[in-house]
Amino acid sequence: MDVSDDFIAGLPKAELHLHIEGSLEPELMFALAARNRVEIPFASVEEVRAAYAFSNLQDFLDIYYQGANVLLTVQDFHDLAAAYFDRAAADGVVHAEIMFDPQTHTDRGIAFGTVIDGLSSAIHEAQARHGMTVKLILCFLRHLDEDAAFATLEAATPYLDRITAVGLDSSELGHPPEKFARVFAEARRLGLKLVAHAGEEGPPDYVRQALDILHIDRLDHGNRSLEDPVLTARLAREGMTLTVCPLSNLKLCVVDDMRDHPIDRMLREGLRATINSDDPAYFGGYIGANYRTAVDARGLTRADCATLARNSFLGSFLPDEAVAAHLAALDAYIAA
Ligand SMILES: Nc1ncnc2[nH]cnc12
Ligand SMILES: [Zn+2]
Repeated sequence: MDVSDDFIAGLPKAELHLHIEGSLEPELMFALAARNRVEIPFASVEEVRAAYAFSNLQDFLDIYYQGANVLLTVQDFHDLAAAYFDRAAADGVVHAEIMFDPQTHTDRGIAFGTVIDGLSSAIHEAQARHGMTVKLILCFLRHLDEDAAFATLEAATPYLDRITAVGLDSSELGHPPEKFARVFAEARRLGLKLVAHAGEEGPPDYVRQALDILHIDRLDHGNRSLEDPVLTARLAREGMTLTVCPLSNLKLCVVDDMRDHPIDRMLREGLRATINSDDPAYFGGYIGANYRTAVDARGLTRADCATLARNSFLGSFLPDEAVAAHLAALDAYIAA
């Protein structure tokens, strides 16, 4: 049976790898620039989109951090997140665990509370409007030092009841997980879950460090783990969830062609892989488009899509009862 767009959109799924700053569409960037009287180096939405041609992660990050300059107020962060939740709901997302980069904002003089209050009000709205549940992941920027990460964790202290996990993102090469060993240990002591980007551009050894030194609960990307059969077998054996992002991988040249994407190989190797959108405004599509491209390029079946959706709930930080309820709804959808 073919895998239609309607089947993909109706498939109940969780999104586990989404940077909220990466959901800033050019139209909203322009609207916020005008509202806040912030200069941006683009004359039109078309010019912004034309600038989204990247040859690696750093190329993208330079433009992504610049885009975030238009975000100033509680309302801005609310509007950003509300737009994402509406799009995610239309793509069948019933639960989202979204990342935010506080240092991108606090380093510009925006208070931590401004960021999290705006996100929180959009989260409450998404729960009411879409019945969606949402968890927040605070990411440390790995190109900055560990002291800066500690200062960010300190700034987050009054808001820890709203934060589920910490993560590690930004420029991977040259910034191995071990650089953040102490701050991850402290986050664990505070009761937070731990995730980290590893094996996107970095070597398998960075994935090993994320496992053995950071003690992560979930691995973001992880593509380059496949270069090491021992590591791959270990990830499968330990049931580690990988948050894979096909359109991101193409746009950032982690794969040269979508036809070379390893998503089906990951499933065959027994990895608990999931499909996610990473930075959808920059990479050409939300989670539904990521499923679509994986299906088209790699011939995934409806059963594969169901496995990926199942993995998204199993890899979430939801309590067991909520996971069981989502899996039952997924089974009912597949059986219908
Ligand atoms: N794909 C990615 N890798 C690392 N840091 C990021 N920040 C936003 N998107 C990212
Ligand atoms: Zn990411």
